[in-house]
Amino acid sequence: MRTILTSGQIRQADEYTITHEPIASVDLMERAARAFVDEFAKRYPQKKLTIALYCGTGNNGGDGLAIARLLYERGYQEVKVTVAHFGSRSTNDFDENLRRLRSRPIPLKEISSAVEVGTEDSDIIIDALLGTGLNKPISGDFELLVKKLNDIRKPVVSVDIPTGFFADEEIPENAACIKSELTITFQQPKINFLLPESFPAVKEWVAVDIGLDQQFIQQLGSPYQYIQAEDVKAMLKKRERFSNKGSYGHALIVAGQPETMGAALLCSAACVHAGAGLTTAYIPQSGLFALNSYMPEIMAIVRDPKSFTQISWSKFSGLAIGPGLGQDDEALTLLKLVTAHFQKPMVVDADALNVLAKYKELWRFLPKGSILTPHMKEFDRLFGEHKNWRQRVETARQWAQERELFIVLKNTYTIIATPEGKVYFNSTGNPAMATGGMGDVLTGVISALLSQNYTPAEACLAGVYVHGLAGDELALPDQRHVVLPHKVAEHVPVVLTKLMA
Ligand SMILES: NC(=O)C1=CN([C@@H]2O[C@H](COP(=O)(O)OP(=O)(O)OC[C@H]3O[C@@H](n4cnc5c(N)ncnc54)[C@H](O)[C@@H]3O)[C@@H](O)[C@H]2O)[C@H](O)CC1
Ligand SMILES: [K+]
Repeated sequence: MRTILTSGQIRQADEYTITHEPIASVDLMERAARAFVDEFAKRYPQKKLTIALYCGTGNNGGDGLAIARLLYERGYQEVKVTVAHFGSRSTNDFDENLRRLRSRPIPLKEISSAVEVGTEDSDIIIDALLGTGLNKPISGDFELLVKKLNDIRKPVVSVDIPTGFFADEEIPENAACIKSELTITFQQPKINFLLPESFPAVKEWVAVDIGLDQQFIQQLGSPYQYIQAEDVKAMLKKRERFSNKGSYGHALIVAGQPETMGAALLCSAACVHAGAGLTTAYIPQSGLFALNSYMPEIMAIVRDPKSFTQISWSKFSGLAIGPGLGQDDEALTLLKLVTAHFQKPMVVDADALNVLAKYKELWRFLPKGSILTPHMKEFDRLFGEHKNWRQRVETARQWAQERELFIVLKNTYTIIATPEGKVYFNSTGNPAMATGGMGDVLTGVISALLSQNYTPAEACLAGVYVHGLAGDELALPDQRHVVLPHKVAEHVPVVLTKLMA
């Protein structure tokens, strides 16, 4: 896991590293600037580029000055620097880097008002005006300068954070900020980079390591974590040589209506592909023909009222309810039936979540450790309207803790809130996956893992990661065209094989 800290915690880690490594703060700044330049040079190898750096007078500006010097040393000779003296006192490391810069033949302009900035004809702009020190929305000269830089419509690469962008707090409405093409951020992504409101300020980000003390970072106990391949690799269990289908559990998928049978098929098929020993779909009679011809590996129980009393619930080791289920009386009956008889953690998705939103008294019957997998609209139906995703993250965190459930809020970086109060952001997945049926596949994958005896935490974390990775591998290079959900389901074994290699 990569721990995600708030700006305040980053500052603490910064200070701890300076004292305990030990390293002079100006040398840490040099290390950060070098990491930035390494990444910049990979992305923009053309040494003839004309580059305009805009620096504030805090440490973000200090980074900018060091970056200008290091770029020049790397052979980027067309670098020029503008320093904005807009009121705040300069930091010592800024002063030291200004002194170092002055000894190089790099054009330097110091301004005290945004009006002094004329037209900008450089190929690329590097934004080092403000970073994590931001404490209120920018106004006055900063706002005017940011507007001017955005209006130039040249690619902007931001140092650490786009100027004016709030890294981890709720972003105030209409707060002005730089719209960056790329943000090269230090050590870890900032929380808001992982939420939709970061667009268009953060079109793309990359985190570069600056060697802050890892032990100290862990000990800060941040609830926010970013899921990496190694985490999932450590969870996955290989099939044993002398195992049989009984070793991998039996999943029951309660899903589908005559008009939405596809959801039941996709979910059940994904469950088969993700390795459940047996998968049974609990569907209406009208879906039987489709099910048997779509995938003969899936078994069925026909969903007539007689069946309600005949199911032997204890033989199932995993269960999902919701995809394409509808929200009529039958759906309510089924949710009541399932929560009354199935005592293990289950996956609650789609229409079952909408039923749950209408009949709040059912909450208390959900087995502890169950997994709710809402998309944004289902989430708001369950928990009320939210103005932004930052609020949703906190709501998910509180509810998951209070109700001892897992909440998987689907998004580009799917958010998983746990009963322990942790919030994980998934690092796989892409816009090509934004299409109907993709959530049904995710539910199938998670239920398959539950039925194979993975813990609910493992099922959520590995399930979202594997599902997203399958989508990443199948997407066309620009990730802007659709990937079909059934193909994602079929690709799950390939991804699992690679992760277990
Ligand atoms: N550990 C790391 O990640 C490292 C980060 N570095 C860089 O340092 C900046 C943070 O620097 P800091 O001096 O704390 O703040 P800023 O440069 O972002 O801001 C300067 C100053 O501006 C004032 N300010 C805040 N909000 C506003 C506003 N709305 N309008 C005007 N002025 C404002 C406030 O007083 C700030 O103190 C981090 O982003 C990295 O780039 C280190 O170089 C290496 C280690
Ligand atoms: K910046």
